[in-house]
Amino acid sequence: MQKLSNLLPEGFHDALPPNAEAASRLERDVLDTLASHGYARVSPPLAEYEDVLTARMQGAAKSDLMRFVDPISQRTLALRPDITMQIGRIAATSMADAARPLRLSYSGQVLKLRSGQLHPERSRLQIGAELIGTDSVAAASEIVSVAIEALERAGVTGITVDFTLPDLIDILAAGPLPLNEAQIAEVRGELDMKDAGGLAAMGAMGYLPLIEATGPFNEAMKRLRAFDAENLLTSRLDGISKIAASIEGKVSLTLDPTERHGFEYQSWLGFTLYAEGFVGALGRGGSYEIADARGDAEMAVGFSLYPNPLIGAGFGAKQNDVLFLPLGHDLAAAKQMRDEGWRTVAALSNKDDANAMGCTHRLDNGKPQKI
Ligand SMILES: N[C@@H](Cc1c[nH]c[nH+]1)C(=O)O
Repeated sequence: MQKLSNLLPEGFHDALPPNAEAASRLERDVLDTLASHGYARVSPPLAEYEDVLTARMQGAAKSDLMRFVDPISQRTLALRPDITMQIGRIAATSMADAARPLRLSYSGQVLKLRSGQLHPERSRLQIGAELIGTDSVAAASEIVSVAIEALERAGVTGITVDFTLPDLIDILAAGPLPLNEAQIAEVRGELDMKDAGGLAAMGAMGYLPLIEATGPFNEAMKRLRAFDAENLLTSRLDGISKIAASIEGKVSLTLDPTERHGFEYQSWLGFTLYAEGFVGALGRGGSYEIADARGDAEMAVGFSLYPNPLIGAGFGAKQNDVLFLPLGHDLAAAKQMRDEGWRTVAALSNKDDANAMGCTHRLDNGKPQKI
């Protein structure tokens, strides 16, 4: 017989019991929280035309996509790396006439071209909410607090919100600290590594204070305001301070002005969600623009959670009693037990072993008896 390979590609895993069920319980808890705040569920497809997927959001790079040619249309399709981009398309097309602000939620698998060090998974569950039509401080505050509530509802504690300014370097480079395109990329790289020596070596000393303006929110914000002598960033910093004030005391707050997210479409506001006990981020969000058919832009703000690490840590798990139904059991009694919420496992032959099947009880004379 031919030897069959059962290996999955690197970064892909099957969800097995009990994790697969824990994942859907977690997903339901998060989606219920979003629905309770008026976010209506949409469900875009797994793959779509590559150029359509990236067209409406600047910075949604084609190089980050897993692509293939569709034998039917002969066009290049991409597997979605992010559902936010698809929500942008929906908002600009089929829901262009829906009243604004438009609140949408989603949940589904996304596919990353590369796995990260902290996140080896390439296929991940992404659950999120997008508020379309405004990126006001009120809208952003709602999004940040709904994200926190969703994590809390899933049982997460010790949450930290790390604020970032995604377009900061572009603004500085176009103004007081001029850089060309290539230098922008280089400065971003040095800032990512918090490499003061690297910045100095390339003559970008002006950017050095940004490395210092990182850490606990209030102190870092003070340093960032001091750095912004020309008040170029005042409206952004005021906005972020107000959002931070709206959740102060509920979670820990930090500021990392130069932190970059995977997707470069975010504008004045970005945030990353961390929680005690987890190394990588549990979610991210921020403000962004969606281009409509006429090329006008619509503002939006949203967040995405990546709950996979939570599932691995046992969140969403629930220990259920399982009732073994011996051969020839009372069918009506068994149905009655299921109606009451029991899980039953019916014997198919007299060889079936209740213990091996993970059963905790046995149906005996129409009543569950502990095994
Ligand atoms: N989709 C983004 C987060 C986001 C949602 N809305 C705006 N930003 C991400 O996964 O990083």
